[in-house]
Amino acid sequence: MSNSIELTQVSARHGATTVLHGVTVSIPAHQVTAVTGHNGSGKSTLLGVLSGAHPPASGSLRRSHSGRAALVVQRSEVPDALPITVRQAVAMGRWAHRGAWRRLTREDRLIAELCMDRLGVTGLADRRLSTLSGGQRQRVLLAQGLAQQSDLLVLDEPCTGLDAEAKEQIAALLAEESARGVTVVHATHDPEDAAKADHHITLSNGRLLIDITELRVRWSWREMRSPTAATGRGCRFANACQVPRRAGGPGVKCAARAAAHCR
Ligand SMILES: Nc1ncnc2c1ncn2[C@@H]1O[C@H](COP(=O)(O)OP(=O)(O)OP(=O)(O)O)[C@@H](O)[C@H]1O
Repeated sequence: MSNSIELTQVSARHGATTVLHGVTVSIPAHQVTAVTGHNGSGKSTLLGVLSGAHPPASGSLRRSHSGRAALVVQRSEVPDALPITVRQAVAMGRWAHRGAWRRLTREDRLIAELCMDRLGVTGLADRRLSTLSGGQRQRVLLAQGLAQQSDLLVLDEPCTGLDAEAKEQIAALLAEESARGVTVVHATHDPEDAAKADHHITLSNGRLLIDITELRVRWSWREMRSPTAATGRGCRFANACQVPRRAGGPGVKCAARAAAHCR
């Protein structure tokens, strides 16, 4: 298994605050990687680093993919009042190839139509982006990400606000993309979404807590024994408990103990 991106001891900051601390992780090429962790654990920042949008403050980053990553950000970060139609929004994905506001070719428009079709938003093509529901807009942003035809697709919580059927469709679509040779990384709060990925990493307070690529489980027992109720989020290890049990191998023993910790 080759790696698309290798991070070694990477730290990242927002202003003066360091929010990622010495993260060392390999993102496997042509596979789907899920990034989990509680709110504020650093998922979006890590996605920014992986996509090249957020330069690391220290550490090294090696990429083997070509071209620019397609980064699809959270729904809430898209201006509500952007006065463009769905078709225009998806076609903007082609700017990655043509340049912003440049005239698009027939091929660009065809690719945009195909991406709208894949995300089931063709019927919304002439609607203003600002008039869509949250889930519809989420699909449009995904279509825009696909239209970039990058070999690295980085998605920040792509299933937030989607119903169960739509989540299944997105998971299938991400699997299709990885089968086509695209490296996919997505952040999620949903353990079921994470379990569908080929590779699963979990962040805690800006540090890598768990990496299921090689069935390595990296958490400190001291941290495990700390009172989870104090976080106010239920069990911090909920994701960790599920993945190693499913994955089998060396993680199982740890996972069983983590599961006991959750009960
Ligand atoms: N633009 C910013 N300026 C200052 N601090 C920021 C900024 N963006 C994020 N942070 C801080 O960085 C830390 C990590 O944030 P990040 O958005 O990466 O976490 P996250 O795991 O994606 O969270 P969530 O699940 O809530 O989306 C948090 O403490 C957050 O407050």
